[in-house]
Amino acid sequence: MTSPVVGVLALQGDVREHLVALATADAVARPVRRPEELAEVDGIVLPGGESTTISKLAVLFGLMEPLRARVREGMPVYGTCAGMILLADKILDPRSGQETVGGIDMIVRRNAFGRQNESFEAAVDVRGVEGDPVEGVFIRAPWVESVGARAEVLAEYDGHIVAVRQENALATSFHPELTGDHRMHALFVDMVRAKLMAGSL
Ligand SMILES: NC(=O)CC[C@H](N)C(=O)O
Repeated sequence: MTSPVVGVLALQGDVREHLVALATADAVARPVRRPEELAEVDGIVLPGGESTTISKLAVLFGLMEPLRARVREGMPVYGTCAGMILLADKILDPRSGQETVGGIDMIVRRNAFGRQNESFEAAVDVRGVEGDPVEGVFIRAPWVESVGARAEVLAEYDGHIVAVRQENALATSFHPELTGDHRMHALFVDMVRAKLMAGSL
């Protein structure tokens, strides 16, 4: 099967690192800034960065509604850190003007790990990732306060939920794109491939 085309929402944040990680995980990786570019991808990554800024730019660039529509239709989507916040159906303490794409029935707390420690690394066991724990890079990271019945918790750290999947949507508090370990991206590219296969049956 040909490689799936996976976009990275390229409005703000660590876009380049995700493009590299996706290419390593055998996807054709492309930045997405316009609705026409969104229409051409089989799946999309919402990167880390600043979630309020990304949200406002997505509205400004006319991408918010098309993104919501495609996620609702089942397009695979993976959000890291700020991207996780964007996938939450509800943010505990949103800043004014901050909207989300939604897609995962979860409540997210922004900058949750930040108060104790702005940035740190920790080994995280992620369900569905074989072998050693994933090296989790947490940068002013959110955690998930609670999930609904349809969401599956894939990992916890220090008693807090840090990785979640709900059907086509995957989210992590941490940044696998900043490490050389691309198993989370491989897991996501597998989700995209599975979706394409299901669609072509
Ligand atoms: N590294 C990150 O993506 C940080 C997320 C940031 N704290 C936010 O609210 O968007």
